[in-house]
Amino acid sequence: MQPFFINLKGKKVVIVGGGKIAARKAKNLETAQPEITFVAPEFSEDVLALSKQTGYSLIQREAFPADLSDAFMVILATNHRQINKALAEQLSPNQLICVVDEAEEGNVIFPAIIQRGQLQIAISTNGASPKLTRKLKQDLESQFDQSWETYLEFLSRCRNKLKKLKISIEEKNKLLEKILDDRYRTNEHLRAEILSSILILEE
Ligand SMILES: C[C@@]1(CC(=O)O)c2cc3[nH]c(cc4nc(cc5[nH]c(cc(n2)[C@H]1CCC(=O)O)[C@@](C)(CC(=O)O)[C@@H]5CCC(=O)O)C(CC(=O)O)=C4CCC(=O)O)c(CCC(=O)O)c3CC(=O)O
Ligand SMILES: NC(=O)C1=CN([C@@H]2O[C@H](COP(=O)(O)OP(=O)(O)OC[C@H]3O[C@@H](n4cnc5c(N)ncnc54)[C@H](O)[C@@H]3O)[C@@H](O)[C@H]2O)C=CC1
Repeated sequence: MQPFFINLKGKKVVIVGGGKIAARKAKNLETAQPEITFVAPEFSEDVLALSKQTGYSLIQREAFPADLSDAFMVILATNHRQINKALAEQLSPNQLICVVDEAEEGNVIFPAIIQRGQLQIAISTNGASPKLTRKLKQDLESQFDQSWETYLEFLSRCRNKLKKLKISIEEKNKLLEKILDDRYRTNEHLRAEILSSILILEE
Protein backbone atom coordinates (compact mmCIF):
# COMPACT_ATOMS: atom_id res chain seq x y z
CA MET A 1 0.00 0.00 0.00
CA GLN A 2 1.33 3.40 -1.01
CA PRO A 3 0.71 6.29 1.42
CA PHE A 4 -0.41 9.60 -0.13
CA PHE A 5 -1.91 12.90 0.98
CA ILE A 6 -4.84 13.50 -1.31
CA ASN A 7 -7.03 16.54 -1.91
CA LEU A 8 -10.67 15.45 -1.55
CA LYS A 9 -12.20 18.93 -1.38
CA GLY A 10 -15.54 18.89 -3.21
CA LYS A 11 -15.06 15.30 -4.38
CA LYS A 12 -18.05 12.99 -4.32
CA VAL A 13 -17.71 10.30 -1.66
CA VAL A 14 -20.49 7.73 -1.25
CA ILE A 15 -20.67 5.85 2.02
CA VAL A 16 -22.85 2.74 1.87
CA GLY A 17 -24.13 2.06 5.37
CA GLY A 18 -25.27 4.41 8.08
CA GLY A 19 -23.99 2.82 11.28
CA LYS A 20 -21.10 3.29 13.66
CA ILE A 21 -18.33 2.63 11.16
CA ALA A 22 -19.92 4.71 8.38
CA ALA A 23 -20.01 7.65 10.82
CA ARG A 24 -16.39 7.08 11.89
CA LYS A 25 -15.10 7.06 8.31
CA ALA A 26 -17.03 10.28 7.60
CA LYS A 27 -15.46 11.91 10.68
CA ASN A 28 -12.02 10.77 9.56
CA LEU A 29 -12.67 12.63 6.27
CA GLU A 30 -14.17 15.76 7.84
CA THR A 31 -11.23 18.16 7.48
CA ALA A 32 -10.76 17.06 3.85
CA GLN A 33 -14.21 18.57 3.00
CA PRO A 34 -15.52 16.07 0.46
CA GLU A 35 -19.21 15.95 -0.56
CA ILE A 36 -20.50 12.91 1.24
CA THR A 37 -23.67 10.95 0.45
CA PHE A 38 -24.76 8.15 2.76
CA VAL A 39 -26.96 5.38 1.37
CA ALA A 40 -28.61 3.03 3.88
CA PRO A 41 -32.06 1.85 4.97
CA GLU A 42 -31.30 3.08 8.50
CA PHE A 43 -29.08 5.83 9.86
CA SER A 44 -27.61 6.03 13.36
CA GLU A 45 -27.98 9.14 15.54
CA ASP A 46 -24.31 9.91 14.78
CA VAL A 47 -24.87 9.93 11.01
CA LEU A 48 -28.07 12.00 11.33
CA ALA A 49 -26.27 14.58 13.48
CA LEU A 50 -23.29 14.72 11.10
CA SER A 51 -25.52 15.25 8.10
CA LYS A 52 -27.43 18.01 9.87
CA GLN A 53 -24.19 19.73 10.83
CA THR A 54 -22.42 19.44 7.49
CA GLY A 55 -25.16 19.18 4.86
CA TYR A 56 -24.16 15.66 3.82
CA SER A 57 -26.88 13.94 1.76
CA LEU A 58 -28.82 10.96 2.97
CA ILE A 59 -30.52 8.43 0.69
CA GLN A 60 -32.67 6.19 2.85
CA ARG A 61 -32.87 2.80 1.14
CA GLU A 62 -30.71 -0.16 0.20
CA ALA A 63 -27.79 0.76 -2.05
CA PHE A 64 -27.60 -0.12 -5.75
CA PRO A 65 -24.54 -0.08 -8.02
CA ALA A 66 -25.96 3.00 -9.86
CA ASP A 67 -25.63 5.00 -6.60
CA LEU A 68 -21.87 4.56 -6.78
CA SER A 69 -21.06 4.93 -10.46
CA ASP A 70 -20.00 8.61 -10.40
CA ALA A 71 -18.31 8.59 -7.00
CA PHE A 72 -14.64 9.52 -6.73
CA MET A 73 -14.46 7.40 -3.58
CA VAL A 74 -16.77 4.68 -2.25
CA ILE A 75 -16.77 3.37 1.31
CA LEU A 76 -18.59 0.07 1.71
CA ALA A 77 -19.62 -0.04 5.34
CA THR A 78 -22.76 -2.15 5.66
CA ASN A 79 -22.89 -4.92 8.23
CA HIS A 80 -23.47 -7.53 5.49
CA ARG A 81 -20.34 -9.20 4.12
CA GLN A 82 -22.06 -10.30 0.90
CA ILE A 83 -23.49 -6.85 0.14
CA ASN A 84 -20.13 -5.12 0.61
CA LYS A 85 -18.49 -7.75 -1.59
CA ALA A 86 -21.12 -7.64 -4.36
CA LEU A 87 -21.07 -3.82 -4.56
CA ALA A 88 -17.24 -3.75 -4.62
CA GLU A 89 -17.30 -6.07 -7.62
CA GLN A 90 -19.51 -3.63 -9.57
CA LEU A 91 -17.12 -0.69 -9.18
CA SER A 92 -14.64 0.58 -11.72
CA PRO A 93 -10.96 -0.23 -11.07
CA ASN A 94 -10.40 3.53 -11.43
CA GLN A 95 -12.46 4.41 -8.35
CA LEU A 96 -11.08 4.71 -4.83
CA ILE A 97 -12.71 1.98 -2.74
CA CYS A 98 -12.57 1.15 0.95
CA VAL A 99 -14.24 -2.10 2.03
CA VAL A 100 -14.42 -1.87 5.80
CA ASP A 101 -14.74 -5.57 6.53
CA GLU A 102 -12.36 -6.94 3.86
CA ALA A 103 -9.58 -4.52 2.95
CA GLU A 104 -8.30 -6.61 0.06
CA GLU A 105 -11.54 -6.17 -1.91
CA GLY A 106 -10.84 -2.44 -2.07
CA ASN A 107 -7.80 -0.29 -2.86
CA VAL A 108 -7.81 2.24 -0.01
CA ILE A 109 -7.42 1.85 3.75
CA PHE A 110 -7.90 4.60 6.30
CA PRO A 111 -4.99 5.60 8.51
CA ALA A 112 -5.25 7.12 11.96
CA ILE A 113 -4.48 10.83 11.66
CA ILE A 114 -2.78 13.32 13.94
CA GLN A 115 -3.17 16.87 12.72
CA ARG A 116 -1.40 19.91 14.13
CA GLY A 117 -2.11 22.63 11.60
CA GLN A 118 -0.06 21.86 8.52
CA LEU A 119 1.68 18.93 10.19
CA GLN A 120 -0.12 15.67 9.51
CA ILE A 121 1.01 12.27 10.68
CA ALA A 122 -0.83 9.26 9.28
CA ILE A 123 -0.40 5.80 10.76
CA SER A 124 -1.25 2.41 9.30
CA THR A 125 -0.38 -1.20 9.99
CA ASN A 126 -1.72 -2.29 6.59
CA GLY A 127 -4.71 -3.70 8.46
CA ALA A 128 -2.55 -5.96 10.66
CA SER A 129 -3.62 -4.29 13.92
CA PRO A 130 -6.02 -1.32 13.95
CA LYS A 131 -5.73 -1.37 17.75
CA LEU A 132 -1.96 -0.81 17.52
CA THR A 133 -2.66 2.02 15.06
CA ARG A 134 -4.98 3.62 17.63
CA LYS A 135 -2.42 3.13 20.43
CA LEU A 136 0.37 4.70 18.37
CA LYS A 137 -1.92 7.61 17.57
CA GLN A 138 -2.50 8.22 21.28
CA ASP A 139 1.26 8.05 21.96
CA LEU A 140 2.01 10.53 19.18
CA GLU A 141 -0.83 12.84 20.26
CA SER A 142 0.88 13.38 23.59
CA GLN A 143 4.28 13.78 21.94
CA PHE A 144 3.08 16.48 19.51
CA ASP A 145 1.26 19.16 21.51
CA GLN A 146 -0.59 22.16 20.03
CA SER A 147 2.62 24.24 19.84
CA TRP A 148 3.43 22.43 16.60
CA GLU A 149 0.60 24.21 14.82
CA THR A 150 2.09 27.68 15.46
CA TYR A 151 5.56 26.33 14.77
CA LEU A 152 4.49 25.04 11.34
CA GLU A 153 2.96 28.44 10.52
CA PHE A 154 6.28 30.04 11.42
CA LEU A 155 8.31 27.54 9.36
CA SER A 156 6.03 28.05 6.40
CA ARG A 157 6.29 31.88 6.58
CA CYS A 158 10.08 31.70 6.83
CA ARG A 159 10.35 29.29 3.92
CA ASN A 160 7.99 31.24 1.67
CA LYS A 161 10.06 34.36 2.20
CA LEU A 162 13.40 32.53 1.84
CA LYS A 163 12.25 31.00 -1.47
CA LYS A 164 11.94 34.50 -2.93
CA LEU A 165 15.30 35.81 -1.72
CA LYS A 166 18.28 36.17 -3.99
CA ILE A 167 20.67 34.40 -1.64
CA SER A 168 22.73 31.28 -2.32
CA ILE A 169 21.19 27.82 -1.87
CA GLU A 170 23.77 27.16 0.86
CA GLU A 171 22.68 30.24 2.79
CA LYS A 172 19.01 29.34 2.35
CA ASN A 173 19.59 25.81 3.58
CA LYS A 174 21.57 27.09 6.54
CA LEU A 175 18.67 29.27 7.64
CA LEU A 176 16.12 26.50 7.03
CA GLU A 177 18.24 24.18 9.23
CA LYS A 178 18.66 26.82 11.91
CA ILE A 179 14.92 27.26 12.48
CA LEU A 180 14.56 23.51 13.07
CA ASP A 181 16.19 24.02 16.47
CA ASP A 182 13.45 23.10 18.97
CA ARG A 183 13.91 26.43 20.75
CA TYR A 184 12.09 28.09 17.83
CA ARG A 185 9.08 25.90 18.54
CA THR A 186 9.01 26.64 22.25
CA ASN A 187 10.10 30.28 22.30
CA GLU A 188 7.84 32.86 20.71
CA HIS A 189 10.44 35.65 21.08
CA LEU A 190 13.11 33.73 19.19
CA ARG A 191 10.59 33.13 16.40
CA ALA A 192 9.63 36.81 16.20
CA GLU A 193 13.28 37.84 16.19
CA ILE A 194 14.44 35.64 13.33
CA LEU A 195 11.23 36.17 11.36
CA SER A 196 11.63 39.95 11.38
CA SER A 197 15.31 39.63 10.42
CA ILE A 198 14.28 37.48 7.43
CA LEU A 199 11.27 39.57 6.40
CA ILE A 200 13.36 42.74 6.01
CA LEU A 201 15.76 41.08 3.56
CA GLU A 202 15.42 42.25 -0.04
CA GLU A 203 13.77 39.93 -2.53
C1 LIG B 1 -7.98 -2.24 6.93
C2 LIG B 1 -8.80 -1.12 7.59
C3 LIG B 1 -9.75 -0.67 6.49
C4 LIG B 1 -10.44 0.65 6.76
O1 LIG B 1 -11.42 0.64 7.50
O2 LIG B 1 -9.98 1.66 6.20
C5 LIG B 1 -9.53 -1.58 8.82
C6 LIG B 1 -10.18 -2.80 8.91
C7 LIG B 1 -10.78 -3.38 10.04
N1 LIG B 1 -10.82 -2.79 11.28
C8 LIG B 1 -11.45 -3.63 12.15
C9 LIG B 1 -11.64 -3.38 13.53
C10 LIG B 1 -11.24 -2.25 14.25
N2 LIG B 1 -10.82 -1.03 13.70
C11 LIG B 1 -10.51 -0.17 14.71
C12 LIG B 1 -10.06 1.17 14.56
C13 LIG B 1 -9.67 1.80 13.40
N3 LIG B 1 -9.58 1.20 12.17
C14 LIG B 1 -9.02 2.03 11.27
C15 LIG B 1 -8.65 1.65 10.00
C16 LIG B 1 -8.73 0.40 9.39
N4 LIG B 1 -9.50 -0.63 9.79
C17 LIG B 1 -7.97 0.05 8.15
C18 LIG B 1 -6.55 -0.41 8.49
C19 LIG B 1 -5.82 0.45 9.50
C20 LIG B 1 -4.41 0.03 9.72
O3 LIG B 1 -3.68 -0.14 8.73
O4 LIG B 1 -3.97 -0.13 10.87
C21 LIG B 1 -8.67 3.36 11.88
C22 LIG B 1 -7.14 3.46 11.94
C23 LIG B 1 -9.14 4.58 11.10
C24 LIG B 1 -10.65 4.84 11.04
O5 LIG B 1 -11.47 3.93 11.15
O6 LIG B 1 -10.96 6.02 10.87
C25 LIG B 1 -9.33 3.25 13.30
C26 LIG B 1 -8.53 3.78 14.50
C27 LIG B 1 -8.29 5.26 14.38
C28 LIG B 1 -8.50 6.10 15.57
O7 LIG B 1 -8.71 5.65 16.70
O8 LIG B 1 -8.43 7.33 15.36
C29 LIG B 1 -10.71 -0.85 15.95
C30 LIG B 1 -10.29 -0.27 17.29
C31 LIG B 1 -11.37 0.05 18.18
O9 LIG B 1 -12.50 0.30 17.75
O10 LIG B 1 -11.02 0.04 19.39
C32 LIG B 1 -11.24 -2.14 15.68
C33 LIG B 1 -11.66 -3.24 16.66
C34 LIG B 1 -10.49 -4.08 17.10
C35 LIG B 1 -9.95 -5.03 16.06
O11 LIG B 1 -10.73 -5.78 15.45
O12 LIG B 1 -8.72 -5.02 15.87
C36 LIG B 1 -11.87 -4.81 11.45
C37 LIG B 1 -12.59 -6.01 12.05
C38 LIG B 1 -14.11 -5.77 11.97
C39 LIG B 1 -14.90 -6.90 12.58
O13 LIG B 1 -14.48 -7.47 13.58
O14 LIG B 1 -15.97 -7.20 12.01
C40 LIG B 1 -11.47 -4.63 10.11
C41 LIG B 1 -11.70 -5.56 8.94
C42 LIG B 1 -10.61 -6.53 8.75
O15 LIG B 1 -9.75 -6.75 9.61
O16 LIG B 1 -10.62 -7.14 7.67
N1 LIG C 1 -12.84 -0.93 9.20
C1 LIG C 1 -13.08 -0.67 10.46
O1 LIG C 1 -12.47 0.21 11.05
C2 LIG C 1 -14.09 -1.52 11.16
C3 LIG C 1 -15.00 -2.27 10.44
N2 LIG C 1 -15.99 -2.98 11.08
C4 LIG C 1 -16.98 -3.64 10.17
O2 LIG C 1 -17.84 -2.58 9.72
C5 LIG C 1 -19.13 -3.09 9.36
C6 LIG C 1 -20.23 -2.13 9.82
O3 LIG C 1 -20.22 -2.05 11.23
P1 LIG C 1 -21.18 -1.02 12.02
O4 LIG C 1 -21.14 0.31 11.39
O5 LIG C 1 -20.82 -1.16 13.46
O6 LIG C 1 -22.61 -1.70 11.76
P2 LIG C 1 -24.06 -1.12 12.08
O7 LIG C 1 -24.93 -2.28 12.34
O8 LIG C 1 -23.96 -0.02 13.08
O9 LIG C 1 -24.50 -0.43 10.70
C7 LIG C 1 -24.76 -1.14 9.54
C8 LIG C 1 -25.41 -0.20 8.54
O10 LIG C 1 -25.50 -0.86 7.26
C9 LIG C 1 -26.74 -0.52 6.70
N3 LIG C 1 -27.11 -1.49 5.65
C10 LIG C 1 -27.48 -2.77 5.76
N4 LIG C 1 -27.79 -3.28 4.53
C11 LIG C 1 -27.58 -2.30 3.63
C12 LIG C 1 -27.72 -2.20 2.21
N5 LIG C 1 -28.12 -3.22 1.47
N6 LIG C 1 -27.40 -1.02 1.61
C13 LIG C 1 -27.01 0.05 2.35
N7 LIG C 1 -26.86 0.00 3.70
C14 LIG C 1 -27.15 -1.15 4.31
C15 LIG C 1 -27.69 -0.53 7.88
O11 LIG C 1 -28.90 0.17 7.59
C16 LIG C 1 -26.82 0.23 8.91
O12 LIG C 1 -26.95 1.62 8.72
C17 LIG C 1 -19.18 -4.48 9.97
O13 LIG C 1 -19.12 -5.36 8.86
C18 LIG C 1 -17.93 -4.62 10.80
O14 LIG C 1 -17.41 -5.91 10.64
C19 LIG C 1 -16.10 -2.97 12.43
C20 LIG C 1 -15.19 -2.27 13.21
C21 LIG C 1 -14.14 -1.48 12.63
